[in-house]
Amino acid sequence: MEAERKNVCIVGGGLVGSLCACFIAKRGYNVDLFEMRQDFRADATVLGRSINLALSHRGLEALERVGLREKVTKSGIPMHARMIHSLDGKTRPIPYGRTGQFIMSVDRMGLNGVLLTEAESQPNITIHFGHKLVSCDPTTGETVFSTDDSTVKRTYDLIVGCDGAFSAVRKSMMRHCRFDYEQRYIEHGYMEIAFPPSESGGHCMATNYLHIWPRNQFMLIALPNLDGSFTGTMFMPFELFDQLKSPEAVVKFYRDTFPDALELLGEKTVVDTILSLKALPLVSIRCQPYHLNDKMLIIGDAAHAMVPFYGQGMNCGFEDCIILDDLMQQFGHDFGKVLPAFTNSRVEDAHAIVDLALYNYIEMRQSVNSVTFLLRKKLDNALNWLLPNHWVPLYTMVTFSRTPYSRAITDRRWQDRVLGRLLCAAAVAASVCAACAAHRVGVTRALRTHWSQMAFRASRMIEGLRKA
Ligand SMILES: Cc1cc2nc3c(=O)[nH]c(=O)nc-3n(C[C@H](O)[C@H](O)[C@H](O)COP(=O)(O)OP(=O)(O)OC[C@H]3O[C@@H](n4cnc5c(N)ncnc54)[C@H](O)[C@@H]3O)c2cc1C
Ligand SMILES: COc1ccc2c(c1)CN(c1nc(C(=O)N(C)c3cc(Cl)c(F)cc3C(=O)O)c(Cl)s1)C2
Repeated sequence: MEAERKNVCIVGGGLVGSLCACFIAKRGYNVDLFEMRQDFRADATVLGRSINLALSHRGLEALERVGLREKVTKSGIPMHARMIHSLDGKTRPIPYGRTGQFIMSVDRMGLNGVLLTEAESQPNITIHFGHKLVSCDPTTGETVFSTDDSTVKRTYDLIVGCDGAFSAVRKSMMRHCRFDYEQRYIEHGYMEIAFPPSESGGHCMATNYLHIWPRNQFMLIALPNLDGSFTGTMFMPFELFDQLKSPEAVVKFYRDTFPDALELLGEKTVVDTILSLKALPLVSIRCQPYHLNDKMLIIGDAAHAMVPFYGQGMNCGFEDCIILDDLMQQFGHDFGKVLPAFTNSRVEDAHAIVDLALYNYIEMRQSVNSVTFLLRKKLDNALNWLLPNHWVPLYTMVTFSRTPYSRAITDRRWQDRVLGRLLCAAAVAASVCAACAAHRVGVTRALRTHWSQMAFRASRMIEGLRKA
């Protein structure tokens, strides 16, 4: 059957669904894109609330394929480095790589709007806002959508679930096959907080940076917006959010933990934000298969929702679209081949990045503060400078390449082994030197104790670094 005769249903007009519609339509299929929310593109309140995300290589490559890379990047802000904010108010930049290697801060609703408008402009795409999928049948391709005042039933040759972490399409798949599914809510919640522009209307902090306040149990990050503001995101245990119940408690917490951010935000913003908003949950989802028969597929967060501690959820979902497109190129209209091939080629890598993001959350919570975060990144960058083709930091493979996520992790495990041996050797050498120095110069007992303490501390610090 020719493409023109095949009808494809895409459930979810979020970031991945609206991009997927552009890919599928370019192949000639008739696309119906269903979104349960109303069209927010004209809604000033939605557009006014700037929530941003980090767009990197995988996502940029997908946008390139549908001719949207320039349109999206011209309304984004490049971030060339992280800016680490220490408790003493000092800031230190850590570049993402060589010059020219940067990630983009983009507005979430602005990006979604661009993708929906591009999809809408295609003659073979129809967008149905206010339509919520209530059921679908992976054998017949039948779908049932509910609107405010009616029910819409349609049958399709292919149903693509891009309906996010709590996907209705995935739920229907679970009832029709041996479906492996696990989800995990982490103990941290997140809350956005707006850094206003400075009096002059510019950015209140250095513009082209991803600002981070790493505090082990808590973390604040901030990405720049075009209007001179920053959107901050606080990550803290729910039990801590629950303790911040009075203006005094809120101000004290910020003064103790993020003093420089408090100056920029102002006490009123911090108090109003934390006392009026509710911290939101973060969930991690691993499941398989991603397809059923030749009728149904899930991509994006519907397939692999992840905690945001690698900035890869959207980038991974956008890369799903590239992989699906390549398989349609390879197998043509034979969805009976395309869909199983998608599961076979994507599950391992999607699970890898879901696990990596979770691991990074745990690592950052346990051992990352300004010092270790700084040292590990500088060590990574130094070894990359020394051995550019052999030592590619994990975040570089993840963020600045399309290296399969699973391969990036096996490479990292090798790096950890090498680094571990290097650092242990350095610790032993440091201790031996200290002992020899103490012995050779015949220093008094007090100094000898001091040296051995120094040696012990050096080895402990190096051990801590190895773990970081
Ligand atoms: C705090 C935070 C920070 C993040 N930062 C980054 C980052 O820096 N970089 C990055 O790459 N990713 C980031 N992410 C992840 C990113 O937001 C998600 O991976 C991405 O939004 C997934 O897109 P999606 O289209 O698959 O799902 P969603 O964005 O959830 O969209 C799903 C759409 O489906 C619709 N829908 C749901 N159910 C139905 C139904 N039954 N019928 C019809 N429509 C339905 C919803 O209304 C929605 O529009 C972050 C996430 C969080 C929480
Ligand atoms: C809008 O809300 C959010 C929330 C979290 C993130 C983002 C946007 C964007 N994020 C990115 N993370 C990386 C990364 O690889 N790592 C290891 C990092 C992980 C953390 Cl948690 C961090 F704070 C810095 C880095 C870093 O290296 O800069 C990028 Cl590269 S971009 C995380």
